[in-house]
Amino acid sequence: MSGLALRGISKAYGGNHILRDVTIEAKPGEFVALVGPSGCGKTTLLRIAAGLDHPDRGSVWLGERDMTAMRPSGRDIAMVFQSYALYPHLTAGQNIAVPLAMRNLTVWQRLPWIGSLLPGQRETRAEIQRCVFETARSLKIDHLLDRKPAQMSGGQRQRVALGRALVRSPAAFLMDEPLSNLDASLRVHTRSEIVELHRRAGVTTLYVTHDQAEALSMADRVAVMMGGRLLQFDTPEAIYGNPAHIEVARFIGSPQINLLAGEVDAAHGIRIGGRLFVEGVGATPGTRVTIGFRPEAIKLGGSSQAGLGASVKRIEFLGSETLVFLELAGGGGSLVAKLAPAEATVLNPGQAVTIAVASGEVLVFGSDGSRLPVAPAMRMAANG
Ligand SMILES: Nc1ncnc2c1ncn2[C@@H]1O[C@H](COP(=O)(O)OP(=O)(O)OP(=O)(O)O)[C@@H](O)[C@H]1O
Repeated sequence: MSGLALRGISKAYGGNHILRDVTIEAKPGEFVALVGPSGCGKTTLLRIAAGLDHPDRGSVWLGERDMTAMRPSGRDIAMVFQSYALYPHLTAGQNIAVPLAMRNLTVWQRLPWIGSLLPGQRETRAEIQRCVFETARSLKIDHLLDRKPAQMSGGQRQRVALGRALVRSPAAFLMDEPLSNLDASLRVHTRSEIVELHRRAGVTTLYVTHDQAEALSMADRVAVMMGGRLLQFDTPEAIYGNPAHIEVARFIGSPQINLLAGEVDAAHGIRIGGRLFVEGVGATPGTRVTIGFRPEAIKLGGSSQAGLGASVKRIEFLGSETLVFLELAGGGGSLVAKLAPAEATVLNPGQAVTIAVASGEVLVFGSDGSRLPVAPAMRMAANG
């Protein structure tokens, strides 16, 4: 098993810098998700890993092999595209067989009629059929092998595309938004199938998505990209709970993290609505900062309790959770809290409440978006 490393990759098209010094190293057998908004350079990076594009600077490694100058066909990497890229005139079985036929049959052996007369062709074809059937069975599409792409659903086509990648037993998989053409319920179902497939095959995988939930739920590690830069590369838990940059905090999590503007005071604290919200901030007094806390970190109390004053604007019941949209007193900004439905039953639009944030859940970002240190022991809830 080999790891896949992209080291110091930069790429520009006509003076536009698409990738800026991006380094991502997937360990052998690891599932790495590349996530970021549309246009941040994810596909370009994947195409560079596949050899379909070339970096201006940087290198691509599979294990100990430098593949930067190698053609795509020599890289032992399989790519699954968003569009599936199936041959429309071939059946599912023939589509899956293509990479094996290219690898194991000569040009002459692949010719119709004449090929079947050449020595060894029948045996190789039979072996290819066996591999195709085994792969199709593992993906539960063995009953579809005689159908053409137009006769299959999106989910079925997507599995055929996966089958065509799997059958090669490549050293690494590259997947570019393979689920984006599927409807919501099939996406959720298929993402667990891909994870299961990855667990069984154990092949190093780079998986591109713009869907943060997909990245968090599927990957061992997540690389968050924006504007051609890698902002953070870490476990899903760290990306969510310990974002290194305000853009990571904003992009990851639904609903979005709550963000409030503030300023570090002379005692290294930050006040919101006149109340001390966090202290021990590692920044010079007067620094303008942004405070962040996740919707589930908010605890709501009655209007007589200590905390930031707010009023309930709207309540959205979502089944397993309830979102409560709040307006801070004095026009201090809008927030959203995520509560258990039972906690929210006592709330009504227009009601006055107080907001407290669990100690240790407050993140502070500097004006350049980077995280500022906060002395852990000094952190305070909003009712301080
Ligand atoms: N061959 C090209 N020539 C010029 N610009 C390109 C080329 N390929 C990509 N770009 C530009 O590079 C930027 C990054 O594109 P890329 O497809 O890598 O983004 P992405 O993050 O995968 O986006 P999406 O999620 O929408 O697919 C875009 O602004 C795109 O227009």
